[in-house]
Amino acid sequence: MSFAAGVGTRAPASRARAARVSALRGGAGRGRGRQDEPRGAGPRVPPRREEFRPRPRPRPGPARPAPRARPRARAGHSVRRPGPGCLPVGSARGRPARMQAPHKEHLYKLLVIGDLGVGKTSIIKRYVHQNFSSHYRATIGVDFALKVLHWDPETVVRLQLWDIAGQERFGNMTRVYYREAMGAFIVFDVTRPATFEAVTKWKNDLDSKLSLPNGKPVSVVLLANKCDQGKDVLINNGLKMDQFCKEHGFVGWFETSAKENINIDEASRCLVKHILANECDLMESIEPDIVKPHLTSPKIVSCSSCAKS
Ligand SMILES: Nc1nc2c(ncn2[C@@H]2O[C@H](COP(=O)(O)OP(=O)(O)OP(=O)(O)O)[C@@H](O)[C@H]2O)c(=O)[nH]1
Repeated sequence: MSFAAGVGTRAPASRARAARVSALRGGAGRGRGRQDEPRGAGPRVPPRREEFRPRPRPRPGPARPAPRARPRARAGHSVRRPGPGCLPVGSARGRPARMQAPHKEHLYKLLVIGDLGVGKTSIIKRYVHQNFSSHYRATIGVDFALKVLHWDPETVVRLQLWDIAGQERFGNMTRVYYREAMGAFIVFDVTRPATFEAVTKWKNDLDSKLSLPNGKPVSVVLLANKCDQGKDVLINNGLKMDQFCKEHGFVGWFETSAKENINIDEASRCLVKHILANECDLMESIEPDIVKPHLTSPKIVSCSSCAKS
């Protein structure tokens, strides 16, 4: 039996029987879907036969395109994307599309290195989470934190901070941890001269394993931490420290205290400023993919193997 036959129909005999029962009961038409019927005998309008019409099924059509993923930046790369309030041309509201300044995002991997217990984790904690603990727990391997800087109204800088355990000093793993970093802090403890002596070793290790795509060393800022301890004999001669930084290729140095929150923001701004400048240099050094006609002089070939042919 088809489904159509069973919907909205009832045998006339059973209907008459139901009406008789209803009349005998003197009922008020209780029952499902029967309240519009006149009570007792009388001319009856046959119930409308409802036709079963299957619902139109959605036709298989071309799959809707998946929503486009937002552009994401890899460490050391930047993306430009339109501002969030940017309306498309000819929007539903009929207003012309608003023009907004392009939004620039940078993601930089930064290393924080230095001897055991100099305060690397504490500096990151202070910078990212605004807290400090005097409890010491040695880092094992590497730890990460993310800091977002609203550099200017059009620029956001995301810093991926890699807190590398002091015990990793010159180990094989540092080569892996250093990969693709754009800058570094080298930290020493002003109360322990040995940690300052290790600074040059950390710097040499870094320079031997990491460089920018143009071959230049990455920017490094030197942090003389725990300056709240008052034992700044090592760095009370600022001129000597300036000289030291120049000789060893640091872009700057700061007396810091994770405990008292001294100079951590300033040191970071200094490092980011140098990284941004380096990135500008890198962009300029990349030749655009355009063939320039050299009408007068032959093309100078910079690749040594090509020059031989
Ligand atoms: N007084 C003072 N103590 C600090 C400061 N920064 C860190 N400390 C203390 O120094 C100890 C070591 O700090 P950490 O931040 O764990 O040092 P770390 O360099 O990360 O150590 P590793 O993970 O072993 O490499 C902790 O007890 C901190 O509380 C500071 O600025 N001033």
